[in-house]
Parts: sequence; C-alpha cells; structure tokens
Amino acid sequence: MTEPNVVTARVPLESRKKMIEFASVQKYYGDYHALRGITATIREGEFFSLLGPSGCGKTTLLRTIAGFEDISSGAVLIDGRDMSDVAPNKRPTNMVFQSYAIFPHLTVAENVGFGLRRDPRPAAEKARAVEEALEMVGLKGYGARAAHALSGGQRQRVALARALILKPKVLLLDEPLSALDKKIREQMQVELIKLQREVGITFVLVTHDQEEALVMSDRIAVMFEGEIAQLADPETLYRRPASRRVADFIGVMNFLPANVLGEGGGHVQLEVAGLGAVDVTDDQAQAKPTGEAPAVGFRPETLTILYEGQVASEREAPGVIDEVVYYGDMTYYDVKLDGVETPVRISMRNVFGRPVLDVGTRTRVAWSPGALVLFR
Ligand SMILES: Nc1ncnc2c1ncn2[C@@H]1O[C@H](COP(=O)(O)OP(=O)(O)OP(=O)(O)O)[C@@H](O)[C@H]1O
Repeated sequence: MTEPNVVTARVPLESRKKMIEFASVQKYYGDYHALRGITATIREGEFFSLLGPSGCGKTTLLRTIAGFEDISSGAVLIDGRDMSDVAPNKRPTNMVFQSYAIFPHLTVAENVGFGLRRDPRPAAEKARAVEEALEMVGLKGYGARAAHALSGGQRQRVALARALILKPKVLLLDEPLSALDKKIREQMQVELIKLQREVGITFVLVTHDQEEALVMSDRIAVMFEGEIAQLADPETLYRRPASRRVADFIGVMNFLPANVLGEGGGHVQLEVAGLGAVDVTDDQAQAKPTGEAPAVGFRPETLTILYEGQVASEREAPGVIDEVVYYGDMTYYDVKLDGVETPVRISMRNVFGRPVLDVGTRTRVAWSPGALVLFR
C-alpha cells in the first residue's frame, strides 16, 4: 500500500496549491444558459463535491474539467495551466462514471490494466501495478476473476482501480455510488474517503445526495440553475446556510416567521412566532438580505422535548405534539408551538428507552438562541 500522502496529511486547504480553477466559466447549449459564471478554486488533494438538484449544471461543470464539454467563455485551469487547447486525453484527469463502464468479457486484472496497454514498462511491473491498485480498492486476489461475475459494488471498485492506476492528478467522479444499495453505498463512501486520503489525488464528486456530500467532502459547492449558491465546508453549510434554498436542500430545516425589531452593536433583535423575543448575532444572520419576509431557521436536533419536571437550560416554548415518527434509534416529533400553525420538527435520540409521547400531548420544547439562523 502507498504511504499516506504528505499533501493531504493535515496541510490546511488554503496553503495548498490550486489544482483546479474555474474563472468566470459560462456554458450555453444553444440558448440555454447551463453555467452562469462559475468562479471557484479546488485545492490539491481536496475532496470536493458538486451538489445540487437535477439539471443545476453539476455534471456539465465536471465535464468541463475533463474536457468533454467546451465552455462558451471563461477558463478552466488545471495545475496552473489553461486547458482551453488541451484535448481530454491529454489532461491529467480521469473519470469514474455512475454505470460501471468495465469490460465484462475481460478479467478483473485485464480491466484494471487496460489503460496501461501502451505503457512501455515490462509486463511483470505492470502486473504489480495492477495488484497494487486492486489492493487499494479492497479487491486483493480478485485479479483472475471474470468481471461479469462481480457485484455492483465490486464493479465500481474495478472502475476506480482502473482510473487510479493511471495516477491522474484529478479524479472526477460522476455519481459513482448512486446505483448501489444504501448499505453498500455507505460502506463505499467511507472506503472512498480513506482511499482518497491515502493516494492524495484531488477528487471532484458530482452528487445530488446531500448526505453523501456531507459525509465525504472537504468542501461542497451547492449549485442551483447554473450558479454556485454556496461554497463551504460541510459544517458551515449545515450550520450557517447562506440562503433559505441552501438550508432547505441540506437536511431538514424548520422555519418560523420573524419580525426584525432592531439592529446594531453586532446583534439583531427579533420577535419570532412561537418563540418570542430573541437576540441573534450578526454572524447568525444571512449575509446578503434578499428582501424576503424574515424567518428564523433551526435544525430538528437543536430542539428538545422537555419531560415533566425537566428544566430548560436556556429557553422553552409550549406546544402540542402533532405527529410522531419512530425510527428506532430516534424519534421525530412534529410540534405545533402555541400560536403557530405549521409544526416544527424535533428529533430526539432514543437513548434511555424513554416512552414515545402520544399525539395531542401538551409539551414544552427547549431551544437555544445560538442555534437560530436569520434569513431575510
Ligand atoms: N448536450 C446538451 N444539450 C442541451 N442541453 C443540455 C446538454 N447537456 C445538458 N443540458 C442541459 O443543461 C442543464 C444542466 O445539465 P447537467 O447534466 O449539467 O445537470 P445536472 O445538475 O448534472 O443534473 P442531473 O443530476 O440530472 O444529471 C440541464 O437543463 C440539461 O438539460
């Protein structure tokens, strides 16, 4: 196995060199404006994801890196070099697709070694490289097997090994796990992260699965309609989404209407439906106001149902349980806070086998001002 790569071994992203640069990239398909001025930088050894709903342009953007898609204006640079006149097969990139594009009539080893067929190295050396690549993806000893006899997950590993053996600077992954069952997909996600850390290659992943992006990425670009709506690390995206739309796309976000009463000294004073008067810091407020009616957002796990006699550590609000959804390890409670028509969703871990509360029960909900985000 290769040594852990020094680049990815805890060198902060911002001090690594720029591996991919998008400079005002525009793409038209006829009249259709598919990429609307993309500017972003992906660093060496980064695990970077393009996340967004169907049709937002994420695959198109990925394909501009590989050179499978010409751009209408702007530039794509790889490792400091403008790729405008560089053909796809001359770029230091390799792509792994959603469908396992392997040759079913070849063995696993033949599939993995396919890209080395014009490599002048002696056969024994190439065979060793194939063995190494198979070991990397957890398929040690599978070389002689027929590729058609593999499971979906194994085929995708072969496709990965085949890409990695060519030692690209950048590996492009177009929804590589989306055809796999949930369990295998989750297992492969963890393996891919480990693999990426080991080889130190820059990975760019396209996915419409927000959980997958959160689990795997150093940073994520959330795209809507050909634009990057927010580019940030997973925690920032989750805790400080830049807009209602991003907040809604990543996990579950509750919204309650709010009135802005005043502002200044780094704080915003609000009156929030169901919660009452509350101060938030400027840091909790959407940076670029859109002029939409103000609302506060908060995640289900930032609220707690209080049991009888239990005291809230910060604030509490009364309400009635409207719906209960039991998931084994956790329960979702939808609670109608007094005076608010739309219920808020609360997730509770079922650690001590507490009784599930019934619909219609009056309850109190503990919440914390620090967990709120103001959208306006
Ligand atoms: N070759 C093409 N000709 C015309 N329009 C295209 C072409 N390829 C993509 N588009 C359009 O450009 C937009 C972006 O497509 P793209 O495949 O990048 O989206 P996506 O975010 O990857 O979505 P999905 O997850 O569905 O693949 C879509 O509206 C699509 O219909």
